[in-house]
Amino acid sequence: MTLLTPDDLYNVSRQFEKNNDIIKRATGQGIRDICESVYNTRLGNEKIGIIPITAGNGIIDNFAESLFTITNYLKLDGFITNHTDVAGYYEAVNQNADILLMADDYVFIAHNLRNGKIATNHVCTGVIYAEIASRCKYADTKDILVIGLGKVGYAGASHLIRKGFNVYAYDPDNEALNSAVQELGVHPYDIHRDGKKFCMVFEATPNENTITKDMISERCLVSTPGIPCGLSPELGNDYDVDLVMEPLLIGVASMLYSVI
Ligand SMILES: NC(=O)C1=CN([C@@H]2O[C@H](COP(=O)(O)OP(=O)(O)OC[C@H]3O[C@@H](n4cnc5c(N)ncnc54)[C@H](O)[C@@H]3O)[C@@H](O)[C@H]2O)C=CC1
Ligand SMILES: NCCC[C@@H](N)C(=O)NCCCC[C@H](N)C(=O)O
Repeated sequence: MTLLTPDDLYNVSRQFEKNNDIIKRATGQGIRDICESVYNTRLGNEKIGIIPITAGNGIIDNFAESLFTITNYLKLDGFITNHTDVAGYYEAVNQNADILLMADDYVFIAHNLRNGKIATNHVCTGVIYAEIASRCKYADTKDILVIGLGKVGYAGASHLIRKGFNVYAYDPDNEALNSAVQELGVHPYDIHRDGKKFCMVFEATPNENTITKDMISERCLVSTPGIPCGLSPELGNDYDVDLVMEPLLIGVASMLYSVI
């Protein structure tokens, strides 16, 4: 389980704003509009209780504060509980929170106490980053490349299949790839055989340099939550790639819209 570090969250609001500008340039819409159209929901001024959790590796510096940042950006009524864990849960409910945000080392959830909806960060991150990749305004095809079919990548590939995209996917884990082929109907992508280049790429791996020059066309859109980034700065510059990559808040925005 790859955990966030405080360094990942350095200046996270600036990272979010910068990526939102890139998303607008590459797709024509900002993250709010895209979340609204994916989930067909609109945010009001819901009260968001952010509960620090000490389980496992414990509290990550700036994690709760970063979540507070996104609630402000989305004009929601966010607060971080003074207490952690169960005491924090009790405090949030007593403060009339509508939605709770909390994460241990394995699962990060948004739970709407009013309508019962619950969502995980893995699925919501996969859906929103795949959606962003699929909205590349320069694309004249429905072909899209998915790199990495783990918890995030599989969710994103599933979303793209539901939207009718031709999903080509690669993962060195044969079990993960075969599951996606059999369950979702993705096309297994073999870089050495296919020679196909893509203008839309969704990458969800914890490794660098997973995207090579043989995979992408000029002016492509690479949308990746992966940490570290799978696209090297050199390749990104050489191919004039629009890169959407941010450590937390795009996925959290997706979580919040998904439970309204
Ligand atoms: N930015 C954000 O908001 C979020 C970022 N993440 C990050 O997204 C990444 C993926 O997360 P998970 O899906 O939970 O991880 P996971 O471990 O469940 O899946 C990763 C998948 O990538 C595959 N992979 C590794 N190297 C590859 C390569 N060279 N080419 C193709 N596939 C390769 C693995 O075989 C595995 O199936 C992690 O770096 C995680 O930290 C996760 C959630 C939110
Ligand atoms: N990018 C979103 C996915 C984050 C996930 N890879 C992670 O680090 N999860 C651990 C979060 C632990 C939070 C901690 N319990 C706290 O409450 O501060």
